[in-house]
Amino acid sequence: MAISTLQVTQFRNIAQSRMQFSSGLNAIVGDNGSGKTSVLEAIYLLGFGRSFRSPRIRRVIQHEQSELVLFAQINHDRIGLSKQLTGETQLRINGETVKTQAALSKLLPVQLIHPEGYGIVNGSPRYRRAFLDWGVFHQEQSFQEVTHRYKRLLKQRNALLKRRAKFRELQIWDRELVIQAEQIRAMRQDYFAELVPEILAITHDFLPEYQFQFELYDGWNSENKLADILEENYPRECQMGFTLAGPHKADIRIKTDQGNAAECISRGQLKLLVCALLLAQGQYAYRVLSKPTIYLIDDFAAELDPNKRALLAGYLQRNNAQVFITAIEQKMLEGFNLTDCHLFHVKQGDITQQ
Ligand SMILES: Nc1ncnc2c1ncn2[C@@H]1O[C@H](COP(=O)(O)OP(=O)(O)OP(=O)(O)O)[C@@H](O)[C@H]1O
Repeated sequence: MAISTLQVTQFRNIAQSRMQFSSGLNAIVGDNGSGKTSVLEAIYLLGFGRSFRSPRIRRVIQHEQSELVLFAQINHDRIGLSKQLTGETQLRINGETVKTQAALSKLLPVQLIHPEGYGIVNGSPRYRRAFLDWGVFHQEQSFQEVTHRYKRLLKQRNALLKRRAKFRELQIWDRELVIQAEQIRAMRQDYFAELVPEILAITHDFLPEYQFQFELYDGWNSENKLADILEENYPRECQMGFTLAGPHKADIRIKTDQGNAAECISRGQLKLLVCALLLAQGQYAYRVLSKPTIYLIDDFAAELDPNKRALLAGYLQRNNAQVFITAIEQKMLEGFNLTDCHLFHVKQGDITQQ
């Protein structure tokens, strides 16, 4: 998977731009505030249906405009997305309207390396679930549907808890909820077991000073049946108005020989650990599914010494991955193999290819 062209209209400070990308490395260079990150954000929006910088689309649509439009050519598919100030979204694949973002996401396996994404290590469990589910989503055809069903049932259950419904009423939904929960657990466990050796191999190269451990918590104590836990938790859940156990509470626990990773590693090490996690997913997707990943890296050089930069650059340029990096100066690209690199200069939202 590689994006060959991207057309951006009324996106942040980019009024209109058409870029032709390399299937390998793409470097986006420019001063602060010129619009480099906006290029990454546009690709991310196509891949995830949302921005990584703002939950409010009106911040992303160019000032005084009412919509943004993006088109990308990915191998043989042309995908399009438009978002209006009114909140309306339109998605297209090869001219046909599609209803769900998942259809676009399948075509665009995007991974973002940006301080906003460091939550995978030091943020709430929600970030780690999103990380895990990215991989399961690309691996398991049915995962999207099962999680969708689970979320719907959970919403219904929480609504019942809020109005303090009798446990008998909940039980009708719980049977189905437990079936979906078990399926999610099995898919996550299978994927995680395959992924951990890949992560350990990369952390061994990036951060040899630590012994890492990665443990998956399913969202409930696996020694007990979820149905029993739901019954046991009922009085407390009724008071709180939401469900306390289930796949929506899953987490990955990241430990080093010195304790919880988030509490003992430095800022540069944090970046390397996040990179190791995302690279492992990309490596796995390529090895098992033959799906190359698209990496978006904001301010590649920040926080890394030259050796680590070269190491990271080497990993990024493996497995047929397409890489987009931003940098303030071209000299910050040191460490990358620049053969076939497409270089873009950004100045106040104007993008020119060198
Ligand atoms: N909705 C919008 N409409 C027009 N311009 C916007 C909008 N939102 C942000 N901007 C401007 O667009 C630019 C976007 O900058 P962006 O964050 O992409 O820059 P950057 O080159 O990555 O900067 P840095 O190197 O500082 O991270 C900023 O100058 C910002 O003021």
